[in-house]
Amino acid sequence: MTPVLSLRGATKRFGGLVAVNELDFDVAEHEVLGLIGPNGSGKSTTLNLISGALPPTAGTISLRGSVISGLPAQDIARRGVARTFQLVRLLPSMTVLENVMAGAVFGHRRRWGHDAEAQAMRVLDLVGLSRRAQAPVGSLTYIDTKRVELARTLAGEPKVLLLDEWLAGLNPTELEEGIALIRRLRDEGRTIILVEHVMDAIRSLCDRCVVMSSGSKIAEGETEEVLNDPGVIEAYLGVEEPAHA
Ligand SMILES: Nc1ncnc2c1ncn2[C@@H]1O[C@H](COP(=O)(O)OP(=O)(O)OP(=O)(O)O)[C@@H](O)[C@H]1O
Repeated sequence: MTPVLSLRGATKRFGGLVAVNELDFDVAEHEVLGLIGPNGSGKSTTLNLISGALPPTAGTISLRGSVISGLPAQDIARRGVARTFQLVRLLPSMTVLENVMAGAVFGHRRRWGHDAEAQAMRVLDLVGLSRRAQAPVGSLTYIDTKRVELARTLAGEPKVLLLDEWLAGLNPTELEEGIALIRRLRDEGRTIILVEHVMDAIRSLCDRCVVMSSGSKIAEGETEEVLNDPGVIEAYLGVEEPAHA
């Protein structure tokens, strides 16, 4: 079966720095793929290549067999790739509902008027925020702004959802809620790439992982196997402060 998303030789250079180096991987339909690696290993840049925020220097990225690399970001979004950002990006002067409706209007499946509103209410219900629909975004707690951003991406009915450290900055209780929410999306059969440093989340949510280090893929496979790989452990430990320093 054709993968939903394929990267072949995807490369991004910033001057002399190779941030992403000839990266190959596939994401199957209904799969939750973890994209992990130490800080600076190229994960966010990879999401930027997939979403079209940055053009690759070399290589191709395909969505259901059609090449999307090189297309403008809005065209890639329209074809069904949606993402959240490390720093939440919402329209602060608008309500929760209006922000999420914007996702329905500009997403993969364009909806207008009542249809967009009904879709926005459906996804707000899914993320547990329907009671705050009329609240100004500026009045929300941090986790609720994250829920709004997630709802906005879901409102466009993406084929592939890219979550860039969506769980970062949550307290332990919020983290449990956040993991449960992503699990609900997984159980609905969504196709997700999860960039995440929270290993409990990776363990409990991801079928498979791709591990990056210094821009290159150093491991790929079933999550537990990959996390026990000595090369992966070394890549992570290599950037940590020595315990007895
Ligand atoms: N726009 C840019 N211009 C120049 N260098 C960049 C740019 N974006 C990223 N880089 C560099 O590319 C490398 C990979 O960065 P990237 O943000 O993709 O890593 P990451 O794995 O997402 O890190 P983190 O886990 O800290 O978010 C880093 O060395 C970074 O400094």
